[in-house]
Amino acid sequence: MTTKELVSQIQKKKSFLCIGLDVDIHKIPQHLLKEEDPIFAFNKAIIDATHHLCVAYKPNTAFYEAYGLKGWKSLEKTINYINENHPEIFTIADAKRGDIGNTSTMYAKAFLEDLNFDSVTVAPYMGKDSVEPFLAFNNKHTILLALTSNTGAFDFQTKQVDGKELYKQVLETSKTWENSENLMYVVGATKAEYFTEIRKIVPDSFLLVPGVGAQGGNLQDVCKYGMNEQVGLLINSSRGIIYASSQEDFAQAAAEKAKELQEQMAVALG
Ligand SMILES: O=C(O)c1cc(=O)[nH]c(=O)n1[C@@H]1O[C@H](COP(=O)(O)O)[C@@H](O)[C@H]1O
Repeated sequence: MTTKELVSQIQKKKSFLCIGLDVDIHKIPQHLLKEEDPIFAFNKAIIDATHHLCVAYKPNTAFYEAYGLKGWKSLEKTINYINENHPEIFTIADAKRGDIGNTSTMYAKAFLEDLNFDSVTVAPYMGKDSVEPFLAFNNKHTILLALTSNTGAFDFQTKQVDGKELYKQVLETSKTWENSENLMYVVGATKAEYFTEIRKIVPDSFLLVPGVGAQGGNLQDVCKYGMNEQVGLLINSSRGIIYASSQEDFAQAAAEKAKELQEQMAVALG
């Protein structure tokens, strides 16, 4: 999906909500455990109930890899279900990859070609040659970790390197890489006070913003300091939406939570 198509979906749905499909088998409603593929059954119900309220889904691959081959199969069924039934939805493989060039090429192929996600999250730590293989894919997006939502972000990302915070170096340097127009960046909702500085460096880029809901980030602050002329934000919530209820009404309850966020986004869009 192109960025232009994503922006048009945001305008149409009055939403820049990304729903995180971080499915923990211990947290899903008990009645689903009798299904052949409980994780897919859960995702399908959530997608059916929420697709009109969001513009993106983000399965975090850890929650699928943890169940081995079966988990990988659930991930594949989930992305295929979205691509076949809702091709207008932007998909993010939250895999946080990045390695030496030839290995990154294989990671990129796995997520952007084989599974056919629109984007994949990538760690910048190994530098240019570890990220460029992802950027080489046309009409696909590489979402680079810039300033993450966790407290560990202060261990390295905000430290001064050559007189500038490391996350700023990541933003500035990555802009010089080949096919950098395919970059988006992760900035945690818990770091709202950094958005103004970040927008000075990447005024036009899309930011994937996790950390509202369960991690306590504030949606209004993110919108106030992070939004640009093309909206430029995808705000993710995972647990806050998908585990709204552990009963038979779980999909309906998830839709209600998603609607609450979507309505706040509609206000922010004006
Ligand atoms: O790349 C991410 O999506 C990500 C980056 C970050 O800085 N913080 C962060 O929480 N995430 C992911 O976003 C999701 C947040 O989930 P909830 O806290 O349940 O909404 C998880 O899948 C995290 O792995």
